Amino acid sequence: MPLPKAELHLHIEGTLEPETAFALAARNGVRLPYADAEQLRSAYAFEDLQSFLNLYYELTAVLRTEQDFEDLANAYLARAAAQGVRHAEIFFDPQAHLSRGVDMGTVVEGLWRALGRSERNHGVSTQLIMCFLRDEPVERALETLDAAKPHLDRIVGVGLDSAEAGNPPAAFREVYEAAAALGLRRVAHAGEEGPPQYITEALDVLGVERIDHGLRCLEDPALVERLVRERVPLTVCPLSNVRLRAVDTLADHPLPAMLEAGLLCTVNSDDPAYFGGYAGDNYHAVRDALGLTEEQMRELARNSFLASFLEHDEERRARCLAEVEAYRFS
Ligand SMILES: Nc1ncnc2[nH]cnc12
Ligand SMILES: [Zn+2]
Repeated sequence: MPLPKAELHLHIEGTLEPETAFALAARNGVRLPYADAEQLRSAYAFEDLQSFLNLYYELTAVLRTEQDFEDLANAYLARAAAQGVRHAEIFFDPQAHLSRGVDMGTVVEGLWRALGRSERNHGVSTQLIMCFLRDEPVERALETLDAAKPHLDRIVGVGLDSAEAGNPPAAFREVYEAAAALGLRRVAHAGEEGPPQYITEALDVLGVERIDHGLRCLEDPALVERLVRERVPLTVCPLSNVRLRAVDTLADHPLPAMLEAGLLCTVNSDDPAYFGGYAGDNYHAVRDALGLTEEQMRELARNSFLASFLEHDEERRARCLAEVEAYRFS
């Protein structure tokens, strides 16, 4: 039985496996510039975040109908459940779809057809977080928030993703203020490729409650001290960091140092179809490569539920935390 965990950093578009991409392309009459799934998979050798994002956005072309989004989410939830995920907070990138003529309702309601039944069908509770693309102007983000207004009963929060370097969080102050006024939770990618200053800006200007990635905080000891003191969760994605070359190898990953510093780290898969593994695979990989102790593994799982937005269901959080404490490693 796998260690129970919450997944807090997962882009649903990043769960599109090559075989599914081809199946959806055939269903929707979309031509992909790859001969087959195998050739597509061989394109998954990335130099950096941008080289990954180019392929990630290209493949969204196969997602067109509510059924496509439902099928994508169901496939993820089945895999996540099999790897011990009890709760998933799922990112989606509406701007990647709106710009192709796929409307907000198709995306959100399609995803909801899977998410709304997930606890019953997969034993996984879910929440949806809408991300703004930071390499597009804030006006697009404001339009996106507007388009989401009829669907806010499905959406728990907002995030900020896409190409980080040169796109600081402060540019999105207005849309984060508007999101907060609507009662939405706030997170942002920061310190993946961008400098520690972006983490500080995300906290101080956008008012985020969690930092996605946050790896580069280690370059600024005063920032580390603040993150520890304020118990700011970091959603770390180890296999992603290797594939996007934030670290050379998994054995070089700073996760042990981050835990030792007292940071509230969690382990997540980011874009598992592209980076070689789902949540449980990431847990196994860090345990093997970094020699984490059972107590450190338990701490990561505990942190995932503590850092989750389960405030509406404290009973579930308590049950999951109890399962973590009772877990026997084999
Ligand atoms: N790791 C990541 N960083 C930034 N934007 C993303 N979009 C999907 N995955 C991402
Ligand atoms: Zn991400």
